[in-house]
Amino acid sequence: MEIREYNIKDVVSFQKTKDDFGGLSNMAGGYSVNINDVIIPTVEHLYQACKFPLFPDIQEEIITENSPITAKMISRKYNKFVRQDWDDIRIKVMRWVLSIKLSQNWERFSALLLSTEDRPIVELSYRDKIWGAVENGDKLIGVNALGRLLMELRDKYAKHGYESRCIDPPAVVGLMLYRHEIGVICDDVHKEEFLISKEELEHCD
Ligand SMILES: Nc1nc(O)c(N)c(N[C@@H]2O[C@H](COP(=O)(O)O)[C@@H](O)[C@H]2O)n1
Repeated sequence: MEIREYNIKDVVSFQKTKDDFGGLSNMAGGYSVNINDVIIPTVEHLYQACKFPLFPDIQEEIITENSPITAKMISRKYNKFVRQDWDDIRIKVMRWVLSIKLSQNWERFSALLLSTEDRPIVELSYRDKIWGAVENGDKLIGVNALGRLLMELRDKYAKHGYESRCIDPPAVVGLMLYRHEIGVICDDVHKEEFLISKEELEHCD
């Protein structure tokens, strides 16, 4: 993804979770998710845990930590155990993580995304020019990968009221939580329906 430049006055930016648009941050509380019956406090915890598919103990240390920023620091501590292909797959994983956040917190998160109207969404950062963008005079400069993925969600789903209740896993090998592969993730009602139709399909073979 290439670097972009935004005019500060045009954008919706967020940095701290207490900001007006702080709910857009992966660290925002109140948007917990459920993956294979494991309740995960924020999608930052989920994203960080995905770095360690072969290390359930590290995943547990991350997921059971209350603070998302500390969860991220725990992940840093285990840098040498991060899956080797992480840099190649992290955008796909982040897109999936955000889709899960929207699917499982539809009312609140779609309303927040829609409240940004058609403005560029930018994660304001002091130094991270990949996930966010950095202030430079009246501009914000960076790849702003997180903001761009949020705009994608807003424009593809929230704007059309397209509430997706089952989310496919990203196309990456070995996405695991606590030794179990992460497959399609549905909310409780749709999980039943999904499992029944999957079973029916299997019997057709
Ligand atoms: N703590 C923090 N400070 C910043 O300045 C940031 N831009 C972020 N960004 C978030 O960190 C997550 C990515 O973590 P990795 O560096 O890939 O481990 C992601 O949620 C960003 O939004 N965090």
